Amino acid sequence: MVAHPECWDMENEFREIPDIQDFAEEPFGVPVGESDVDKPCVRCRNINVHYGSKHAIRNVSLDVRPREVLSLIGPSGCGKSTLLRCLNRMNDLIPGCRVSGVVEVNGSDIYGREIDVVNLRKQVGMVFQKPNPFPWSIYENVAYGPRIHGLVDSREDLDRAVKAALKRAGLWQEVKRRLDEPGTSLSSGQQQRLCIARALAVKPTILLMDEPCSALDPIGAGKIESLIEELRQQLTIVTVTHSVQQAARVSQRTAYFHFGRLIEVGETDQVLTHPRHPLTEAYLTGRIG
Ligand SMILES: Nc1ncnc2c1ncn2[C@@H]1O[C@H](COP(=O)(O)OP(=O)(O)OP(=O)(O)O)[C@@H](O)[C@H]1O
Repeated sequence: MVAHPECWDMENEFREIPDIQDFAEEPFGVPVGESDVDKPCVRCRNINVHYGSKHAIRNVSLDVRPREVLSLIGPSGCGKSTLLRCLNRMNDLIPGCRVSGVVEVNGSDIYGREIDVVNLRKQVGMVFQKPNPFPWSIYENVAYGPRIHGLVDSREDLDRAVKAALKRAGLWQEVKRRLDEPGTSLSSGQQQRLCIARALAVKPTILLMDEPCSALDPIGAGKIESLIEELRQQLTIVTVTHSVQQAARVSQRTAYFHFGRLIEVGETDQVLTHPRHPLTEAYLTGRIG
């Protein structure tokens, strides 16, 4: 055990920082994220995720407020992406992955028997680290969702839906004269905005973003960050990031994870500048990488 610095003398249980490895297997009492969120649009309770014998998420409870950006941060392998995938059942697609606990989205238990997973993923869209446009035209990438979900009645409706989604993703001006060109002909940053347009085209209420900027250059990343800020006017966004600076720029609240546990969650300013838990402090100061 390491002596606890005086500045942490906030609560008795935090007076000492155990060796980081002690946290790997031992349960310990940490504040969970169910505290002060009134009418959350996502409510997770006691989530556990196993990949075979690997216990990747440990008893996580976390709420997400409507129209906030919530950043999930923490060291590599702490379970950020795994937790994100719980929110639209993308983990269902991974062989050997078992999820237990409750996840409610807009009041519905998404692991309930009657849930239509295709409809759930329409409501809770996802954008991945590496832009992954379909091998089709720019237009067809965006048109696919509204078409398969039956959201449009005519070609004119579809054209309007495609244009609206590309505008919301901040891409319309750049692609309006090249809608028939392959999505893959765009730059990486544009491809990522195309993937965002594809997700937006089916009118989700929640967007999950798994390190959406990490494959992009600073200009492309900056555009995605600005877009996140704009989209928050209408959507809830949960994003995974390795960049504390990005969490500070884009999110209202931040959750810090460690070895599959939620260590603390709160207003981004508070978590990043006055963390309550020594592990969060250790991560932010580079003692855990
Ligand atoms: N498909 C899988 N099969 C087996 N184990 C997995 C799988 N996906 C993730 N894991 C394990 O689960 C744990 C959490 O992984 P996860 O990718 O969620 O963490 P992360 O915090 O998002 O990591 P990173 O920041 O490196 O992307 C890790 O130990 C990882 O090795």
